[in-house]
Amino acid sequence: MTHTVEKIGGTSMSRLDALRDTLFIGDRDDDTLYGRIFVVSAFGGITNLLLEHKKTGEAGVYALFANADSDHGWHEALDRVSAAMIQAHDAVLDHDADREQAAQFVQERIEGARNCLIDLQRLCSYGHFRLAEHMLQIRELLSGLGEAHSAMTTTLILQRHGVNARLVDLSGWRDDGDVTLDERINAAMEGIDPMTEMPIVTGYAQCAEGLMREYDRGYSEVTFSRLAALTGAREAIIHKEFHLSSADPNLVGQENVRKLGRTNYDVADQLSNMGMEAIHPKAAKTLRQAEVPLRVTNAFEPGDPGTLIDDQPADAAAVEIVTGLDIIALELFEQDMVGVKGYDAAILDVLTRHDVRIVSKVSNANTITHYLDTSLKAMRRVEKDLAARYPQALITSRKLALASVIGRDLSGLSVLTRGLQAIAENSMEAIGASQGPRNVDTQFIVERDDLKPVIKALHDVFIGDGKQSLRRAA
Ligand SMILES: Nc1ncnc2c1ncn2[C@@H]1O[C@H](COP(=O)(O)OP(=O)(O)O)[C@@H](O)[C@H]1O
Ligand SMILES: N[C@@H](CC(=O)OP(=O)(O)O)C(=O)O
Repeated sequence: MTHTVEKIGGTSMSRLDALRDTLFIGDRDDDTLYGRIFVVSAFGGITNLLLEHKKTGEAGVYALFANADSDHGWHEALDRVSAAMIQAHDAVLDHDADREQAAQFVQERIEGARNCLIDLQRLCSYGHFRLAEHMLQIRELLSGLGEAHSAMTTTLILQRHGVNARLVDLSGWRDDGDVTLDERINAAMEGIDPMTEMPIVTGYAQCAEGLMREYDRGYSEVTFSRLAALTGAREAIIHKEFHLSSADPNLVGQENVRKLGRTNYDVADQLSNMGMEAIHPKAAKTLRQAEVPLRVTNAFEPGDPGTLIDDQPADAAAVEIVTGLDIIALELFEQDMVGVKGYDAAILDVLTRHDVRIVSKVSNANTITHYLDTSLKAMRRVEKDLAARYPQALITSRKLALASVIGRDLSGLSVLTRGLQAIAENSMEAIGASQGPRNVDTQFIVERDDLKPVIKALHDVFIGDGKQSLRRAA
């Protein structure tokens, strides 16, 4: 029986004191306490402050530094990170000595990072050095602060409560290593026996390939999956604030959602496309290839087996999840398009250049519409480029939302028909709707204000309390 590798997301990390009594220690004895390697994310909100807000795009230290000419907005942003870190660890640590040690750690890392950024700015005031060439390293340096802090705090709290916890800092702080992700992980884990000590590993890992460059936000799951694959874990477990459920419990109510017992990587991919990130798609791939089973559980209910994710098809057709996100519909209409090739490729090229994520798309004789996960600001740049390329075209973008009904197998369930009906019965309108022949998701385009009520209405009709609605319509 070997060990498991277990990841804790930011939302749950902010309740570390509760986790201590459930997930970490609870009523475990020495036999069940160990054999688990934990990979931790930064406390909720910290990475947003360090880089930029994941959902709203609001600038954090990184974004402010990137735009800084002479203005020093990033200094205050760094102060805000420091205050938020201290607040986060004060809320979960229960011994003054630990609080003091954690505060010292924050002070040292934040001021270290600040000095590094100041030096870099000074250096780049000389013509030979370009700040732009170092932005990626800066992004990496900053994001690593969040996980180093949360891992350090976790180690303190566990040691204080008698656990033989050991901090494994992969953030590369003040080290000169030019190592790959695998080398970094292997070197750090050498000599550690997870059966007699509890490794607390930072979700951020500094490496030559650049974790942020390759995977961007949600990177802690990449570290987690590599660690599980490299150490030959028996199982990889992601702990969440809630059970992976039929809809966001915060939206439709905890009492109304149903827990997913099992699903597959296909569904997980659809979820991450919808911004839900049940698991980072690259992490899923690593685990799938290494044949490490993946489980998603509720961090606060350690006795519950949660959701098993594998490669298997469903036993029977069923709706599993209803979710949604805000999107921008970018429409390019040109009468000359009929019968002419190349429009699609040109639009894709512009979207790729501006790093805009496509959620879905639809087209007809003379119109191509992309549903995009992006900001209006990025949209303006895209529109400008497209207008230059197609001066005759009518290009419009519109803020909308996309609700999606997802399951391993939706065949025979008439999701499209029943979904449209449910939306209409609740006095709302679907501006668009689509479903592919593969039958794993059905999408409904709606007004942004309608997204939440639409998700509720869809959840009601497909999950609701009528258990038979889950089954194939007879
Ligand atoms: N289908 C779903 N099942 C469970 N949680 C969901 C679902 N959809 C959205 N969420 C939301 O995801 C939030 C964050 O979940 P979690 O994975 O624990 O956070 P993190 O991204 O910090 O790891 C929860 O607070 C919950 O509101
Ligand atoms: N905190 C980092 C890394 C991460 O993966 O976090 P979470 O597990 O909370 O999504 C981020 O937001 O990108």
